[in-house]
Amino acid sequence: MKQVESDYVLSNGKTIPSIGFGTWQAENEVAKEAVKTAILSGYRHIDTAAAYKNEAGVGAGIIASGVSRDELFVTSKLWNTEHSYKQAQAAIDTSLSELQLDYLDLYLIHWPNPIGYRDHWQEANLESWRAMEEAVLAGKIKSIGVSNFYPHHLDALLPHVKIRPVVNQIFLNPSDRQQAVVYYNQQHNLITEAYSPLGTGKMFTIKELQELATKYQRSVAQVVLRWSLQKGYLPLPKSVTTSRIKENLEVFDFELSAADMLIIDGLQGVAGVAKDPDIRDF
Ligand SMILES: NC(=O)C1=CN([C@@H]2O[C@H](COP(=O)(O)OP(=O)(O)OC[C@H]3O[C@@H](n4cnc5c(N)ncnc54)[C@H](OP(=O)(O)O)[C@@H]3O)[C@@H](O)[C@H]2O)C=CC1
Ligand SMILES: O=C1CO[C@H](CO)[C@@H](O)[C@@H]1O
Repeated sequence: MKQVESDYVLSNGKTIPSIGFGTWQAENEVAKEAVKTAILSGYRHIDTAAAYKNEAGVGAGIIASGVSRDELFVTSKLWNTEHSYKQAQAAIDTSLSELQLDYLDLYLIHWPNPIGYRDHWQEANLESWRAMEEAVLAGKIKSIGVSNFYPHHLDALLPHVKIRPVVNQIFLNPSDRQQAVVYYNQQHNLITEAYSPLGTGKMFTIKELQELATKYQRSVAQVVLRWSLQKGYLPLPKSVTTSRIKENLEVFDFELSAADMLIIDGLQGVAGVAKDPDIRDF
């Protein structure tokens, strides 16, 4: 069967490829090679962040791939030290400059409530959002969204926005299914992007997943990514290893049964859980 990566449709009508290539913990030179390999392997969606300190490498990898900009979907994120209006404006320009891009497809507030803003995070997010909305109107960003937001963070933001968020990117794999956030996202037309879809590498020794991998003649990574897609999530697997980069995209030509999806649903806690954004110490 032919491998076809499908797109999801965002609430603003734009499309987003249903798997994104993660780049955390890849330094510039490594990120450049990995991103180039990923794009040449068929990925069209790249996820980075100012905090990863590799936007320059990611941008160089995009250029090295030779694939035209309009075929790609590139995301970056506003880091915790840059909340509020003026800082966010500058952070957007810095990300564009590091990436050597004229525009970002998606820009996210990385965390809703970082240290330094704890007594006024609602206002800080609204100010950052205003800068992000202006960047959309200026053509610097196509779509905007959030990451690590719980429902109460979105409740404080949504009534005040002119341009609605289109995604919420959260820690999401069988180990922590984040059902309250996923349900909220669905109710508010937010695509749920699943970060650490492989548990940052911790999913591979789980017996049930190994058994399913054998059953489907696939790798554990492919089984877990397939679970994520069948849930309607948008997984962001990261790898700097050519064979794994390719393997992680080869998930569009098989399907897990409903019974096997339930087995994976039952793996709660096997590989860590999400960090609470209101108490995480940064
Ligand atoms: N918004 C946020 O707060 C966050 C966003 N993210 C985003 O999500 C992305 C993915 O999450 P991340 O935590 O990096 O980790 P993942 O869950 O994607 O796991 C990556 C790890 O698994 C290994 N791996 C990848 N594919 C395979 C495979 N097929 N077989 C065996 N091992 C494999 C990688 O090794 P190797 O690279 O050596 O091949 C790496 O060690 C990030 O890179 C980032 O873009 C992540 C964390 C937080
Ligand atoms: O995306 C992420 C990975 O890197 C960051 C810090 O190093 C994390 O805090 C963040 O959530």
